[in-house]
Amino acid sequence: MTTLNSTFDLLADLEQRGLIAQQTDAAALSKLMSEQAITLYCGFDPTADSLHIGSLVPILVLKRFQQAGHKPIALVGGATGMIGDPSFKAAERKLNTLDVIEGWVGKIRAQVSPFLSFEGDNAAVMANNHDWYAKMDILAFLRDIGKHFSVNNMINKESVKQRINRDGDGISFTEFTYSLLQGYDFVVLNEQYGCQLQIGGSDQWGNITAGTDLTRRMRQQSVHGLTMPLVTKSDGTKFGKTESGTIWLDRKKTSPYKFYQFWLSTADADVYKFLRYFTFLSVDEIAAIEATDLASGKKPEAQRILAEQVTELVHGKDAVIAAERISQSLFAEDQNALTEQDFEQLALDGLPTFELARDANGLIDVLAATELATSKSQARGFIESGATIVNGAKVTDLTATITEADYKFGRYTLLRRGKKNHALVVWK
Ligand SMILES: Nc1ncnc2c1ncn2[C@@H]1O[C@H](COP(=O)(O)OP(=O)(O)OP(=O)(O)O)[C@@H](O)[C@H]1O
Ligand SMILES: N[C@@H](Cc1ccc(O)cc1)C(=O)O
Repeated sequence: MTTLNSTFDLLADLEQRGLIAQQTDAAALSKLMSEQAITLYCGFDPTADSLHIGSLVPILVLKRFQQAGHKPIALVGGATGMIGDPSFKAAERKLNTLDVIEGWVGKIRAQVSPFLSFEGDNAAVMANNHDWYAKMDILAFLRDIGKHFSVNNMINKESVKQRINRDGDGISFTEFTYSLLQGYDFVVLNEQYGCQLQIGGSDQWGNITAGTDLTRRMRQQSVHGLTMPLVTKSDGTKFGKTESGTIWLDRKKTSPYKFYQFWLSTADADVYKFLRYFTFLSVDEIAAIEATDLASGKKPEAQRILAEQVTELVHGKDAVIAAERISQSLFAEDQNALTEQDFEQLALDGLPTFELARDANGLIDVLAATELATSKSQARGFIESGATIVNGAKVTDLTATITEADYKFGRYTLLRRGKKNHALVVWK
């Protein structure tokens, strides 16, 4: 049995952070957790090569449970990823090949692991439901698991209703069986690790309750479900991977600089909520930040604190330092502080980037090619009026050229027009 942090009421903290959407039996879970350390799990399907900031919510909740003394299991859905969760999805998913899914399982596993500790009494466990489904035969599945599910109840679940009631393609049998698979995962984890709680975003409620019901039927065990609200931006759109403008956890898909900038540009209406969801600052510390911001009457500090905290959690302290260095250097006269890796981040997604041939180096041509000017005559106007900055230095000479000496690390030149229009040239 693991040691419980008895001075800290985790469920009360989650409630104060606004992190609880639904629970199967709040009083029973609270009683259980006050008596003993529990084992809980959350699943992540390999439906892309990276998780995103929406999935960070349950990852951090797993971490919150572990910090409070409980044992987390992170399950990567090697099997469920082959089927595709239909919950609240408007259309059938495309099936990915087994090779692709296998590759993504490894990536998701590597992405979740650093958030958890694999040492000590309440060491985290990584599980993969392919381990039990690969060897299950279809008749066992239908007889031992399927028999416990009523199709009548399944078609009434909110998460698949829109697909059932719609004309057209509806939902395939494949996706319809998804909740049986997730349901049985809970049974297996209960059997193998004594797992008593499953968490997930609120879109997972139907699948989670399939698991609590099935565990009661198959193992006569009373287990629990808890969901977190789905995080949306103030414009109402969900943070997700199928939505546009996904912020990925993989630094090769969203650079730490872009990641930092994303949090920095959080709307004032969202920022304190995001501090509660995405950081380990206490609820009291966050309330104090809000009070100070309100009293100052100036630009709030909350966005910078959020950007620093979440970037450090996901990418480490060095990434925060690099993001701050890049932000400052973009507006500084001296850009010598920028490292080659900083330029690589900017080229990935930090700035509009243009690959130009090394001979296209008249400044007028370059400005037009980088879309900082819509025409050569406009480019001339910008140069003459002193609005053109090359690597931090103002250039007013109409005949200026960009030469090897202006190539940082042999291939980058930073251009700015006016106060904040940037472009990065990568010389081919
Ligand atoms: N915006 C969000 N807010 C809170 N939780 C989320 C959000 N997006 C995903 N989750 C949760 O993260 C866990 C893993 O989700 P997953 O990685 O499958 O993301 P997803 O965006 O829902 O994927 P897909 O688009 O393939 O369904 C689930 O419990 C899910 O509910
Ligand atoms: N259905 C979850 C992933 C998951 C898979 C298997 C589980 O046992 C639990 C959760 C999702 O799409 O996000």
